[in-house]
Amino acid sequence: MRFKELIFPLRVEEEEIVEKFYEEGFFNFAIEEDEKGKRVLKIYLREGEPLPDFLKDWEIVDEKITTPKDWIVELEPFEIVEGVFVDPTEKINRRDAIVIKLSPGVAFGTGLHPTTRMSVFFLKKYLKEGNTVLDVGCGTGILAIAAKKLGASQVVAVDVDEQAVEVAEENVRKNDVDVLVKWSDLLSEVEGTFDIVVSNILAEIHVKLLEDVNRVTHRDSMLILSGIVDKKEDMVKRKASEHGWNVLERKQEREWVTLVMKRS
Ligand SMILES: C[S@@+](CC[C@H](N)C(=O)[O-])C[C@H]1O[C@@H](n2cnc3c(N)ncnc32)[C@H](O)[C@@H]1O
Repeated sequence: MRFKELIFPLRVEEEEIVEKFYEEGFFNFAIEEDEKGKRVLKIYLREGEPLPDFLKDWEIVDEKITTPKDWIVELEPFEIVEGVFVDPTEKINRRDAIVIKLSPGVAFGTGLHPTTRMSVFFLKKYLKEGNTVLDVGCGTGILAIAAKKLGASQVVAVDVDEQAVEVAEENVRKNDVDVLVKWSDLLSEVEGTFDIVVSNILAEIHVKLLEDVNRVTHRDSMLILSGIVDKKEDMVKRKASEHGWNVLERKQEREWVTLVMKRS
């Protein structure tokens, strides 16, 4: 999938940008340093997709057609964590491993990003046969499909992006697994309680998720929160602790942190 990449100088605080994108329901963006060490905002638009309103007056420093690097799906299957393979070719057939067939789609979640890999790592480590799992911000559905193949009894996957919901549904069909995929803004459409809630979004969004997560969990549930930039880890931990959650384990790759939490 090709996107139009637009680059803007970063004029406001990163938190403010994330908040604005969140309000507009726009998630295909990155904040990076350019070659001179200046912070820039990169956004990715699908064909025909309009520019988010608040960026209309911003100066564009560069524009090109691209495939964002974290979304490129390898043509070869790869082992995301030990014993779990992601197979975009749909050709591998192994009885000794878990294989997730994954179509290249427009949604985030190819398995190449460290935040996805760490989420699968913790699902593999903590998921027990028969657990119920909720995947919030499912993207391609990779975590939900992994959870089901790791032995979950019931899996619900939600995303606020309609196209992600479609891609996840297609991947669920390809893998022939029983996963319910639905549109939901965080937990707005979620009912019931789950043994594990896994979510790979952003620190700011986890803070919102934590406001409501006790409604869909029980005293022994586990939370796996990924996509947290290290400098925002404390913000997430503080909010989690206000709602009774303590960190059981953490893992970090580059600046990305994943937290596993249980209630005290
Ligand atoms: C970083 S991707 C994660 C995809 C996949 N779960 C993975 O781990 O690779 C984050 C996903 O969260 C979704 N998202 C962002 N805000 C959301 C919200 N408020 N409610 C539900 N999904 C949301 C985005 O649309 C995107 O698909």
